[in-house]
Amino acid sequence: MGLTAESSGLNVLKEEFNIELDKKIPVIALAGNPNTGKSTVFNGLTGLRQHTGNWPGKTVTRARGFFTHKDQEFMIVDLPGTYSLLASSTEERIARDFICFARPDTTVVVADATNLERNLNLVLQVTELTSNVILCLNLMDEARRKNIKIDIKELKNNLKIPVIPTVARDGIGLENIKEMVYKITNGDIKVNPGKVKYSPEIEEAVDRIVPVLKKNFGHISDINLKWLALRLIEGDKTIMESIEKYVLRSKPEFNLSAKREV
Ligand SMILES: Nc1nc2c(ncn2[C@@H]2O[C@H](COP(=O)(O)OP(=O)(O)OP(=O)(O)O)[C@@H](O)[C@H]2O)c(=O)[nH]1
Ligand SMILES: [Mg+2]
Repeated sequence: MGLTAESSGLNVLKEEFNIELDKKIPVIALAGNPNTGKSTVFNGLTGLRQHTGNWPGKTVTRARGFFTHKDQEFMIVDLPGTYSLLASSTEERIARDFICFARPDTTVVVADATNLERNLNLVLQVTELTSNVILCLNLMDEARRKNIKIDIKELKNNLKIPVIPTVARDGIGLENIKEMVYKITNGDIKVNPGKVKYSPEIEEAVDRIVPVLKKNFGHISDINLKWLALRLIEGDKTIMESIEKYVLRSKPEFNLSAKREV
């Protein structure tokens, strides 16, 4: 029998991220640029005390905690802050691999409302990789103080994902995050984010690569093939290493060294 999405996701959680799942409960990832309040959101949701402070790069490991909403328990993972998912640093690779291979049920991207343009870069990269994404627009108090006005409705319409304004330090908006996570994981709300459109040359190359990837990977993993094709066009070698590590390694017929011995 092929490796199911669920079993490979759980293996990754257990082996690589040292996260034990006793029972099947939804997994929520917290991603975002450094210093946007991810750990503050994490602490507010779980009641834990992940280290927070006013400098970037505080969260270097993957802290995990739990929260319950309407009798449903969720596991939440606080990822290190990253500006992108292009895997050019350890933090970026951890965040990318977690979203790509552990396949959280929903990813909450925490963004700094006072620096929206820079933060949206990561939001678009996450929505390119996975559909169940919520944008948590944090530091709304700071935005207000700086007289920055954000048209939340317009932002929602453009990104086609739920956008929730928060002041995590004061716990404002966190109930709305819980409710949205609950609705998405239960299937009450379906998220279908807008997709980035590339130049015709790139889209054409993607169209040629995707069928080849489908033939080779389609039956063993539900990794997003358009996203994978884009990484290959970019010449990103780390994604193939990660595929070997998380997906192929657990499939004996893909064990290249075993094949050579035959
Ligand atoms: N004014 C204001 N400050 C906030 C808010 N949320 C968090 N902070 C503060 O912002 C700083 C950074 O918060 P963290 O939760 O540590 O940020 P982080 O995203 O986990 O940071 P890294 O782990 O380094 O990526 C802390 O001093 C928080 O108290 C908010 O909504 N408003
Ligand atoms: Mg943190």
